[in-house]
Amino acid sequence: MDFRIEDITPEEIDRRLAVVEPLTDSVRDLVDAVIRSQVSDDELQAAKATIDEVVASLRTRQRPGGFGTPYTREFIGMPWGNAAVGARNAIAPPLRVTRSAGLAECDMVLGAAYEGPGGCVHGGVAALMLDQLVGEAASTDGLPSFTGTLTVKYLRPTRLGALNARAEVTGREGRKTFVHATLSDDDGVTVEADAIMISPKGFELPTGDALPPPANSRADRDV
Ligand SMILES: CCCCCCCCCCCC(=O)SCCNC(=O)CCNC(=O)[C@H](O)C(C)(C)COP(=O)(O)OP(=O)(O)OC[C@H]1O[C@@H](n2cnc3c(N)ncnc32)[C@H](O)[C@@H]1OP(=O)(O)O
Repeated sequence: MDFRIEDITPEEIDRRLAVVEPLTDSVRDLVDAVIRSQVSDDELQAAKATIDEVVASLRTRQRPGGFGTPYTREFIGMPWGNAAVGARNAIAPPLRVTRSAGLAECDMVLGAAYEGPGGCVHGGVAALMLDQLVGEAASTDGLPSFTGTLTVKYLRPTRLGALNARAEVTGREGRKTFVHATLSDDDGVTVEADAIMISPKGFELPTGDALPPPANSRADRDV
């Protein structure tokens, strides 16, 4: 796995995010517009030409490979290409995760780009979001962990629209952290998941002890 330090200040992170987050939102809007547009074929082709021009201008300077997760020296992570929460990634669902001890949560509105069965959220998208949430809940004390096993149970279809996702640590055993997560709409839970998260060797927490939280208050960004 790649690891790199990018030694910038929190203010510089904010400045960069203020540029890229609106861009990413515009690209999400573009995706939604393409899916739902009912304009003529000529207009669709004109749109393609315009989009191709924008892509060409962005490609004049590109980094090789993925974005990775650079960290500042204060261990603020910048996972801006991340498939679930990347600030530069319009494919990622629009998640803004809040975290507190052993808990991660977010409200979101999912539109046409996240559809599986007609009018409903794709099961893979639900699993993606819950995977992210269990990872964030397991990491709130600063202990990094990978998803070892994620068991997802789809209780009923999840309609597109306003949703809530929530994950809570239920126990720890050596390097394993057990997390329960739910995806809910206004009528209650639609999907639930249980995860066994595994911390890399050398990162064990002594029983009953906890590492200090990451040295920042940007809990929704340091993935
Ligand atoms: C501030 C930062 C914010 C950070 C916020 C971060 C949010 C990230 C959210 C995204 C999370 C992801 O998608 S992560 C990406 C998807 N996951 C992966 O790619 C993981 C791929 N797998 C691996 O790298 C590895 O298999 C590991 C690390 C999971 C385990 O390898 P290992 O460390 O060698 O494990 P090992 O010594 O054999 O076993 C240790 C203990 O774990 C158990 N164990 C081992 N593998 C598994 C498993 N898959 N499922 C269940 N349990 C397992 C063993 O039985 C054992 O239990 P016992 O005998 O001790 O009882």
